[in-house]
Amino acid sequence: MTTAPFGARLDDVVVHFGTSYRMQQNGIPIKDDAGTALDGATLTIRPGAITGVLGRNGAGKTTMLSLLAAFTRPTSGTVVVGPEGAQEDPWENPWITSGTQLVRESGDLMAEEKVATSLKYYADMRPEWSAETAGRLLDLFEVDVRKNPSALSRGKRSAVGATLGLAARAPLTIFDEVYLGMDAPTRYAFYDELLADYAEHPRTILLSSHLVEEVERLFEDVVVIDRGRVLLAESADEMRARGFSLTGTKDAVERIAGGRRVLHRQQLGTTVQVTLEGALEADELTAARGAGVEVGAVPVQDLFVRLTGQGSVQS
Ligand SMILES: Nc1ncnc2c1ncn2[C@@H]1O[C@H](COP(=O)(O)OP(=O)(O)OP(=O)(O)O)[C@@H](O)[C@H]1O
Repeated sequence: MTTAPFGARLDDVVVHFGTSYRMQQNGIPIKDDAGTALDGATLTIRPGAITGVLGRNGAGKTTMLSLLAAFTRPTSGTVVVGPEGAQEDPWENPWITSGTQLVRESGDLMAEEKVATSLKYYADMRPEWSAETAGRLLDLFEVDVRKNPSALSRGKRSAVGATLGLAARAPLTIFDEVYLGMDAPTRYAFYDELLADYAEHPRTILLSSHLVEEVERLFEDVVVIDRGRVLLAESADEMRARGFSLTGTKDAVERIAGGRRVLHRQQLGTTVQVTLEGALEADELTAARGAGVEVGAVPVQDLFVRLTGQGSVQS
């Protein structure tokens, strides 16, 4: 990679899509506030890391990712993208946009052209394009590039998107729910390819997904967006340290859990597993070991559900 990985920064960003109207059952439209996609979002994206972008439906993920790729402009606030020390507003900024590859579920292919033609367009546009990677991944995903996108299945279109995202080797690569339609073997092949290519060609990768359990192993950093605001932005390790799990007999687990908030609980026979908020003190850890209670890491999925669930307390 000849260009340094891009980072990004959003400061107090608001995106309004104007007033929207919703039809009530009685046929009378009412004003809806659903037109605000981002509502004061502030965030730093670390260059040269893989960042997971999580959030519930309608949280504002796609809007945020579109801002970084200059597909959308903020209503207010500032967005800058670029290598460290040289970040600029990406809007109508060819230097920044030529280094930013956004891949959306649709695959962003030309509808009336063969897939091969769309790929040629990206190859010409992306200075770091790897024809070898593109060819290999298209073979791996068994995509017939002589077809128009409409003749491909949804999963194959997503696979083309994944291919162009990786082959572009852009200093900022954004995958917005690109897995949709892919079957499990294809998704796992994509994750493996992403990690291997990232290890060889470090760059900044943003990945939004609802399949938190599947993708959490890829993330170094995590951003959680909730109702248009940034709920948390930290390393994946910091997020995992927000909780822990205990597995053992009911009495011992409950004793060690104390009054901590339970994120998740399951019981199998006499064995109980609970996921709890917070961390154990050294003496509690010793007590847990002494009582035969296993202390484990907490799945990011459980933390995510807890943080963004209905009635959750925003920190
Ligand atoms: N072009 C648009 N016009 C009007 N409202 C929009 C537009 N794009 C997004 N919104 C609204 O902005 C909010 C955030 O949408 P966005 O697509 O960014 O969420 P998301 O987190 O990507 O959701 P999902 O996980 O469901 O894809 C939603 O309420 C959505 O309806």
